[in-house]
Amino acid sequence: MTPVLAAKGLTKRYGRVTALDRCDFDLRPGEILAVIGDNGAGKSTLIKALSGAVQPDGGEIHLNGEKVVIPTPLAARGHGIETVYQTLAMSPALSIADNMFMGRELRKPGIMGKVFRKLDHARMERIARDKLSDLGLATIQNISQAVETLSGGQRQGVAVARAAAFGSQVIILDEPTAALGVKESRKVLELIQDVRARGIPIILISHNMPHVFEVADRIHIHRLGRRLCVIDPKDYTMSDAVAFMTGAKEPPAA
Ligand SMILES: Nc1ncnc2c1ncn2[C@@H]1O[C@H](COP(=O)(O)OP(=O)(O)OP(=O)(O)O)[C@@H](O)[C@H]1O
Repeated sequence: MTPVLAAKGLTKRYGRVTALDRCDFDLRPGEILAVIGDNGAGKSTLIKALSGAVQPDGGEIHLNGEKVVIPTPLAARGHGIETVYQTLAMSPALSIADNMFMGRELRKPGIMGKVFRKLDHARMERIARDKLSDLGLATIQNISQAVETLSGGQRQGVAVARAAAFGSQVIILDEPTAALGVKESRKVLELIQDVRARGIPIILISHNMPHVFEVADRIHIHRLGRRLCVIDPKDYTMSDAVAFMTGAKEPPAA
């Protein structure tokens, strides 16, 4: 099975610190792959390299079996790789619809000779509403309300829906439940599984072991800048995973 997204020997140094050390990685079609590891293990650097936010010093990235270079986050988006960082990258004062279309705004047809075409708010609102209800987020009724009026979980929902809405091939989620309460986390976990059910594979960075074990199909354990092993959550306990992560227990063969 050709991985949707893979890395071979990915290396990234920050001065004397080797944040990624010949790291291998693979994401299979339709799966939720969790990436776990101790603080400073290099998880963020891995997703930044996969999403064009940092340039690796060595190694290769492959998308559907083809070698790709991802020089910028915009290039990553062009390849269908969408990343939802903890900060969510939303403009709180703008509406849900405007946030969903940020960077891919729709404009009205130009009148002859007019260079600047007006934004087509009505069309963006209609499509945004459809996309949200498609993902079971119809409870967010008022698409023109400002994002700052939403709860943390709803904001996360809009950010995930935005990532899933426009033909993405891979979604990377950085700690999507870290700032949420129990109920809101549950909704976001359901949403993540809905996105998987649509065939979009997900990379989930999380420190929350119960959440990881609940939704992940496989778990990539990261240690000292590289992939230590990949485990099936059905075969191991959370304590096993933590013990592998911290070096307290010998990991299974890679
Ligand atoms: N911009 C940077 N400049 C210098 N060093 C960096 C930079 N970003 C990360 N590092 C270092 O690279 C290493 C890996 O960091 P990274 O943030 O990727 O780890 P992480 O596993 O995501 O950690 P955490 O779980 O704490 O977020 C750490 O030693 C960190 O201090």
